[in-house]
Amino acid sequence: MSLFFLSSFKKPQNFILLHTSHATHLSILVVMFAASHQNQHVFNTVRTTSKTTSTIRGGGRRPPTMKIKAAGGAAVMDDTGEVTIRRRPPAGHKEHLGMGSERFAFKMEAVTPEGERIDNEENKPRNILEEIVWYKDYELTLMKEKMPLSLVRGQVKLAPPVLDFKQAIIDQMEKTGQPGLIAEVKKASPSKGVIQPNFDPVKIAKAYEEGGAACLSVLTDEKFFQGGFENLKLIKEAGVTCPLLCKEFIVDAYQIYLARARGADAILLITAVLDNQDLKYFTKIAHSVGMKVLLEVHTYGEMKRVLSGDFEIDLLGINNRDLGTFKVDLNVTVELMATELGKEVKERNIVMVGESGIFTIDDVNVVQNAGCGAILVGESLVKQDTPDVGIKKLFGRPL
Ligand SMILES: O=C(O)c1ccccc1NCC(=O)[C@H](O)[C@H](O)COP(=O)(O)O
Repeated sequence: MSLFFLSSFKKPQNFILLHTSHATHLSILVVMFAASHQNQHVFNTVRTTSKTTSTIRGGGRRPPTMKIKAAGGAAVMDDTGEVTIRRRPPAGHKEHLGMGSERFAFKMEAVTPEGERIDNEENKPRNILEEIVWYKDYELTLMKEKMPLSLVRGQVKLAPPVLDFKQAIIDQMEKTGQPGLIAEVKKASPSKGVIQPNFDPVKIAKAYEEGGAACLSVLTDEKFFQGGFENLKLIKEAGVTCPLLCKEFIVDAYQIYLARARGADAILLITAVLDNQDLKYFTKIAHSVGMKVLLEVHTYGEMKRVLSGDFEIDLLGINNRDLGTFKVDLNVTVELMATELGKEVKERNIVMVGESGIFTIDDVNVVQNAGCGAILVGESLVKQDTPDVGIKKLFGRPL
């Protein structure tokens, strides 16, 4: 995992100083930007929007006691709701063939006609979410070359029937009186590294089903989470009957069709990355192939924005993890649900999902009391050798 940018991020004024003293370099950057911009049109066979931006989001760490204090902080209560994740590196992608193990890199450096390497601050991701999204852009161009969209859409027709992801959660909620469980098949993460070294996606999925999970979330990102779209297929083919969420960083309609083709019943859309126009468009595509959408927010502004969007919301997740800083705080859910937006989702009967950082029965109770009808749990279950037993411990009883 490359976390290089966390330590190397410098102030924007440094960037200006560096480049105003190198007039020729500026023109190199302009040419590189123009070239990458042109490429984007060639790469995208389906609509991919080019939105820019999500605030680097904050949030304090919850103390071990269950007393809920106002720890979410100003960043979580930020009400702009803007997308601040830039969709692509401004100066494009670059393949460093033969330069170490990393074949891929953003154009972190520019080279002058004299062969001098200069720092390219503009082309460094601001946070991990931006790095993931930038890599997706690159990865998608390769995927489309290997397997064009027309082929994937053909595979969608042969995919197993879609299961009702939302209904499975509602059914469990009604049966148990506790939040419906979405258990995550997750090998590794950018924040924790490898979580389960003996990772066997089918074995884990079966144990989750055995333990009573309503639905499963399957991480499909390869580079940062060591997952894969193939895991969806393997789990389906092994006869697991829990509906499956494709846990992917979706920036392109191609990924939605691929998710369905590999057997997913729902997809995740991240509000920090997508504006309302994208959310509407991607929701429509997911629904057109029968899948539900788990829409994810982290701040007040994002929640406000999606609630005012003119698209249907199947399930609304509040991620307690700040995807920019990795900080996890259950108060994010508690505080957002205590606002008038929390009242609105209750009035609109929207199924709320508390995501990340859920380790104990007390944690389950905190998000349930805040108003969540479901929880999404990864690390605390997947790291156990017997995840089915882990579910019983988490809920304080067998499901
Ligand atoms: O898990 C991460 O480190 C991470 C980093 C950057 C973007 C997304 C990330 N995780 C995705 C998730 O939100 C979680 O996998 C999911 O909510 C389960 O969280 P947990 O129970 O804390 O494993």
